[in-house]
Amino acid sequence: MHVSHLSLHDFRSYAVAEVPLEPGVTAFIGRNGQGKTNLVEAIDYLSRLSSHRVATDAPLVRAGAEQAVVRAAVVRDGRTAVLEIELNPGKANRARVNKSPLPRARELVGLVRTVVFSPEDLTLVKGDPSDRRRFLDDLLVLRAPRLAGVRSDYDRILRQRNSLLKTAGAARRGSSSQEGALSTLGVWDDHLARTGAELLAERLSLVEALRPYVGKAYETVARGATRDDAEIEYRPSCDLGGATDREALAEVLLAEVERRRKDELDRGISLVGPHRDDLLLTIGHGPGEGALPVKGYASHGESWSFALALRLASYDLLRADGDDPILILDDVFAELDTERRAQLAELVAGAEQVLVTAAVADDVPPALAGARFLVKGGEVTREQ
Ligand SMILES: Nc1ncnc2c1ncn2[C@@H]1O[C@H](COP(=O)(O)OP(=O)(O)OP(=O)(O)O)[C@@H](O)[C@H]1O
Repeated sequence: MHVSHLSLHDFRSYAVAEVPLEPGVTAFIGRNGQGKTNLVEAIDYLSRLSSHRVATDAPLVRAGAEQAVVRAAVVRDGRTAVLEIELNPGKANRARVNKSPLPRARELVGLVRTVVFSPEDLTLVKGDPSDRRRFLDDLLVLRAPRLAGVRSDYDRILRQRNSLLKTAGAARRGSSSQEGALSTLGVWDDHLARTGAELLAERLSLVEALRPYVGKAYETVARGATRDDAEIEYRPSCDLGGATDREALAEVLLAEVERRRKDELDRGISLVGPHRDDLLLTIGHGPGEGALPVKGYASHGESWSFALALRLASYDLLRADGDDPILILDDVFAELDTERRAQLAELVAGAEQVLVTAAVADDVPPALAGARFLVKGGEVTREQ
């Protein structure tokens, strides 16, 4: 798939931008802060309805404006669809496909698919478990858009259950009756276990599917590494006893919730479920050396290689599903030495559409020659 036209209204620094695009490689070149990332961020937003840079929508709307609109013509198998999202911070966002409103904005997710490489990717390796959970869940939803619903249901259940735990815990401490709160809690235990098990089962099978691609990608981007050097492993918040299907996982979660009832009431938060899980990343250092967690042990270069490998693996997996996602390389080349730049460029050059941002034209490897736009003071001008 590829985007053939991008329109922005009051998105980030742009009052208006109209950018015609082509398949193949397109580079956006310009000095810092000129608006290069804002362009590719807009396309990524359409794909996931979230940004790789901020957690809320407000910063995406141009300062002083009330709403932003991102519109893109997306070509897939020779057919064009115009996708549009209207961002209304504090209110519901609205989505349209070929001008027809969608009942819910999240139905837009997955109609355009992107894989973004950016300097923020280092948080996949060095950041909190929540960064790695988001990585897995974003990929899940891109592969199966219906899971956006499961994900948001789970978040809602968690919020409700946490507030109930707080009420019941406070009642217990104040020795007032907590019977009502506890019986309602039983209902939410069940919701948490069932929806949590669905998310968990999907994540477990995603990690299995991704694992071989991660090893292969790490071998390509880390000098001297083999495909056995990089491993990923799902780390659940409790012992799953080998369960992998939804029914069995729901039973495990429910039993664990009951076992930890007192703890949860004391702390007023849900301590069991996929929101407490992590993705363990390890690298080996040759035969007999054993594997070490990347976080806390790996060098800066190894950490970068692992982060790149996770993105490349996602791209390969989406491609294996039969669809070529749009690749976005946001400011990554400045972080890599010449050899790795060339390696990465070679790996991605064959994608249907590659969008690159760089402050300096020379940072873009020759293998990624293609269309070029200059971005300066909010003006986007085609150069070649
Ligand atoms: N909501 C907003 N309203 C107005 N301007 C904004 C908004 N959000 C970001 N900006 C401006 O957009 C500019 C940043 O644009 P962008 O991140 O695309 O830069 P860039 O060209 O990619 O730079 P770099 O090379 O440093 O990454 C900054 O000047 C910032 O102040």
